[in-house]
Parts: sequence; structure tokens; C-alpha cells
Amino acid sequence: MSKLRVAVLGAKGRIGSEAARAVEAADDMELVAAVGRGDKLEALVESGAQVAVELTTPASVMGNLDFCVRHGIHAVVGTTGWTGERLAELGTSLAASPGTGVLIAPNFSIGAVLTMKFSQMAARMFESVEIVELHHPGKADAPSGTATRTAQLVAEARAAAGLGDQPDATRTALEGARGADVDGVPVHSVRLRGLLAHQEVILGGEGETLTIRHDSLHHSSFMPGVLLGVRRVASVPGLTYGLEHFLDLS
Ligand SMILES: NC(=O)C1=CN([C@@H]2O[C@H](COP(=O)(O)OP(=O)(O)OC[C@H]3O[C@@H](n4cnc5c(N)ncnc54)[C@H](O)[C@@H]3O)[C@@H](O)[C@H]2O)C=CC1
Ligand SMILES: O=C(O)C1=N[C@H](C(=O)O)C[C@H](O)C1
Repeated sequence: MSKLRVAVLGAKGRIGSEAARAVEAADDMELVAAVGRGDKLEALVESGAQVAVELTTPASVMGNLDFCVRHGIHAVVGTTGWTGERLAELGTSLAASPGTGVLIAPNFSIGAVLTMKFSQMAARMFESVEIVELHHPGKADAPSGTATRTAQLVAEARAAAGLGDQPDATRTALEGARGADVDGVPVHSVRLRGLLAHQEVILGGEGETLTIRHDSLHHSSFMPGVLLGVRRVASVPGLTYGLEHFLDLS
């Protein structure tokens, strides 16, 4: 059986270097290009890459994906910074390249995907919900892509259940004290030496709280999800948003 030809973009970064090693170690894959900042994207075409794993920066991801989609190269994306406008722009370029698949995974770790799912399930049953995400101090963006997506999913579930604004009597606050407001869900970001990637979703109801917590302790936690995405993405043309769609969870 021929091996899947895979390129990694951002191959010298924290997660990109781990992904390059994981692809090299997979029996059914061949790492045909390891692309870093300043390298030419033509390497993807010259190496015959079938799937690109995109792990760069929010500033680079759109240009890289535009190149991949125009050349019919499927993409598995972990890079953060996704807005409604960016998703729509990607959808438009995918429409011009039928047959090409792109998976955007706000988080590749199975535990984080389950955290999002469980939070979405619980959201309609609790009056209050806040999210605390905790990361290593080298992280460039806040809040994390995972926390933003979790908040969106929770907010959608609350709206569908007819829940209104959360109870909160705060009238004066130091700027930032109540976190960032993502669709009505407060998200608090901690950056701390020693941490990698962690998230708590705290739900509150009458006389009780429920805390759903996930910890990624090493970048290896993301690799089963990356490899699953690489194996599946070509069979699902168009845009898939969230690894849960490849895990039969949705
Ligand atoms: N979805 C997920 O499960 C995960 C997502 N991430 C996200 O992945 C992204 C990268 O994270 P880290 O590895 O921690 O950052 P990093 O800063 O360690 O790595 C990014 C790498 O991309 C390179 N780069 C920048 N522009 C490039 C371009 N145009 N072409 C090729 N390479 C380019 C940089 O030089 C750097 O080596 C972030 O957005 C982060 O939030 C990180 C971990 C897990
Ligand atoms: O930058 C990171 O490290 C991570 N980024 C992603 C995010 O912003 O959610 C995924 C994970 O939290 C690690």
C-alpha cells in the first residue's frame, strides 16, 4: 500500500516539530516536506504532498491555506485565529476547488474535544458558566482557540435552550477583571511557566457547581488527533470545523 505523502508547515515550532516526528513515525505516512518560515510553498507541489498539516501563526495561516486549496492539497489545521470572516473566506476558496478537504481543529487532543462536547451538553442545565484557560507563557494569542470555540458552543446551547443573560451584579470592575466576553461567556486566560495547555469550564446552578477540566501535559497529546485528521481529511471534501466530526461525536 502506498504511503500518504504529508507536509508539515511550521515544522520548527513547538507543535509543528512534534507533528513532523509523529508523521515520520507513522507506518502509513511519509514526511515529504518540512516547511518553516521563509521557505517556499512550492516545496509542497514539488514533493507531491497530498496533505499539509498547518501549524504556524494566525498571520500566516490564510496565505498557506489559499496556496494548498488552489493546488488541491488537503489540509489539517491546528493554527488559531479563526473568525466568522476567515471561515467564510476559506469556504469561498474551497468552493472553487471541489474535492479538496480542510479540517480545522481548535484542539487535536481527544480529552479537549470531549471537554467541549461535555460542556455543550451541560450548558443548558446551568444558569452560570465561565471558562478558565491556562497555557505556557510562550503562547501568542488569548483567549485560546479552544476556549473561544468552547464558549461559542456553550453559548449556542444556552440560546437554543432559551437561557438569557447570566446572573452578574458587577457594576464596577477593573478592566479585564471579568475576563473576555465571548458570546456572553466570560473567558479568563492564565499564562504561567510550567504549564502547557489546560482548560476548566465551570458551570453553576442552584446550590451546586460542575467543573469540567482537561490538561494537556505534553505536545504528544495532540498527535493522535493530527494523524487521524491526516488519514481522514481527503475523504471529506470541503470544510470540517472540529475534530469531533471525525470521531462520530457530533
Ligand atoms: N489545534 C491544536 O490542538 C493546537 C494548536 N496550536 C496552535 O498552533 C499554532 C502554533 O503553535 P506553536 O507551535 O506553539 O507556535 P510556535 O511559535 O512554536 O511555532 C510556529 C512556527 O510557525 C513558523 N511559521 C510562521 N509563519 C510561517 C509560514 N508562513 N510558513 C511556515 N512556517 C511559519 C514559525 O517560524 C514557528 O516556527 C498556534 O496557533 C497554536 O495556538 C498549538 C498546539 C495545539
Ligand atoms: O498555543 C497552544 O499551545 C495551544 N493552542 C491551541 C489553542 O489556542 O486552543 C490548542 C491548545 O490549547 C494548545
